[in-house]
Amino acid sequence: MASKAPAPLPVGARPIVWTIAGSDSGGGAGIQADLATIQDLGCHGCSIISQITAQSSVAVSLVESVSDAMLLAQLDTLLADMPPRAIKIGLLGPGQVSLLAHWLATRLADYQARSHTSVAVILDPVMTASCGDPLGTRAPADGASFDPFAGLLSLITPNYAELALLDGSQVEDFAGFEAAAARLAQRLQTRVLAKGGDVAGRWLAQESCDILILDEVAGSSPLHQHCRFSLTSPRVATADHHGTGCTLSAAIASALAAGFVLQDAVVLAKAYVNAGLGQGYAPGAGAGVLGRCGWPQRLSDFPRVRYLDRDNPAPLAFPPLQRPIGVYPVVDSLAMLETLLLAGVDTLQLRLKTDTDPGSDSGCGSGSGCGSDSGLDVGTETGMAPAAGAALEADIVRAIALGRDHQAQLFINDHWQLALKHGAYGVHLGQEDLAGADLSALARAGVALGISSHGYFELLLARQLAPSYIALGHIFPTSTKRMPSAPQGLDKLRAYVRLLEGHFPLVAIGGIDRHNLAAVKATGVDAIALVRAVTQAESPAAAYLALSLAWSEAVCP
Ligand SMILES: Cc1ncc(COP(=O)(O)OP(=O)(O)O)c(N)n1
Ligand SMILES: Cc1ncsc1CCOP(=O)(O)O
Ligand SMILES: [Mg+2]
Repeated sequence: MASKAPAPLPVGARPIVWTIAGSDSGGGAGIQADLATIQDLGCHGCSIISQITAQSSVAVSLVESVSDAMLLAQLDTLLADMPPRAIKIGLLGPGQVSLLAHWLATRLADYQARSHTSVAVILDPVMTASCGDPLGTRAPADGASFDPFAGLLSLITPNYAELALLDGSQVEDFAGFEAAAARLAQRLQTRVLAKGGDVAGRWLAQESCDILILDEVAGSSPLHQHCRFSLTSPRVATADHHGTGCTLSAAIASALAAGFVLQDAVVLAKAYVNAGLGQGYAPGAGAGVLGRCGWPQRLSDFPRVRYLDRDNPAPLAFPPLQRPIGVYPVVDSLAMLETLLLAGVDTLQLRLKTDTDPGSDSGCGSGSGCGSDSGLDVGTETGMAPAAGAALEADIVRAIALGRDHQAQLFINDHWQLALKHGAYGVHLGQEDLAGADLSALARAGVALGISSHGYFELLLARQLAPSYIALGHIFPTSTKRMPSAPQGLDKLRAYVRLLEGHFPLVAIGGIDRHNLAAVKATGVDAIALVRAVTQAESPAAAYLALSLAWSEAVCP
């Protein structure tokens, strides 16, 4: 384990997570592993027992189903008083699949419509125990077994063996693994996390590589929806892996219940499992069980993320910042830039949006996807300054010259070609901007790079590029920019800081002002980027100086 003290969980009141699964009398998998995971990740676990297994670390001697009446009674009793934010489904008997699918399609759907909530449902298609014994004739055992769940799931998490069984094919290599996962996604109309932990020896020995197939994921960047990723970690050499799949799916459900989007929940759950595998122990003669290490906060436990359906950037390194940032104004005019430089600002950003920019602010304030709570009309929000062509280039040339004259760390937002052409100190790019940018050229030219992120998954993508800083946002609601994601809030910011501190300078952005500045600093973040708090002040220079003073006086524990 890392030497850091346990991180406070980025979860407020304990969200309720249900596990519908089998009891493992040995305590390492099934309901028992799920409840331990849910509890460890700051949620409250409720259990609906589907099957009772007489199981140790070496054998499964008997499996019995609960009656249909008992299964339904557990579901209905809980729904009336302790409705879930997320549900994990594990071991089911064949007859229980259609019973549960019907319950999800009727009772749970009705609850969701009445309460205007959305309940994530994660299916771990358990078929055998990790000692190798089949779970009696009680576990579904062929490709069609889970078809009643089509259209009802948020995610299915088969391992290699389960995927091959569900697909009815011989999966021989990574391409075959990906193709089978895609077919399953199609067939069950869901997202798939195909786990490669059990492929060892077939195509990967040193690493464990999972495939994540996504369709729409509300609350995440359009760039990270409807696409495929691989998630790779070094293989943890241990025999203590009983309950790994249960733990992973319960951890995903817990992270979703805690308000993370699916991509974040998956990488977080993988980190939780990797940490647990490193701390396993063996209470019996057979495979041991995972340790429980709390909220993941060690970067090396998180997987490497790669796009499977688009190019991945080559490994790069960008120059470190020359000075710590502190308060980082983001401005939309040369006049404001000059004013602030004269006031002594030493790190700032020129953010000129054109109407055609991807991610332009146009439309923010009236669209449902906007993080705004201001209700501003199109064109009246702050941070917009249409600029184009020659005028844009002239502004950037002038800004770079001003920045250089004042020896400032000036970042040019978005317009990386012009920044590169005219020798800017730095460039700031969002995740969407990265896809079209020549990052190698920027790195070769020694241009500093800042990258935006909106959660764990994007943090991992950002850190793989070894940037000069990583921005974390948006922390609070903002009317400056249309955001596809929800505000992260201080608890999540604290968790991101715990993960990345010491690796990269971290900049918080979004809705930060003099009222919340001290609370932001208390998370341990290195710097704050501000638009309105500076640019809309009566005197931007005075506002900057006051904010800088407040920042330096605020306490960072
Ligand atoms: C410091 C800092 N953080 C985040 C952003 C946002 O960049 P991006 O996501 O590309 O959005 P736009 O600013 O381009 O609309 C930023 N500019 N600066
Ligand atoms: C550009 C950007 N990226 C994430 S939030 C944001 C806007 C922050 O503006 P403000 O400081 O006015 O909330
Ligand atoms: Mg951008």
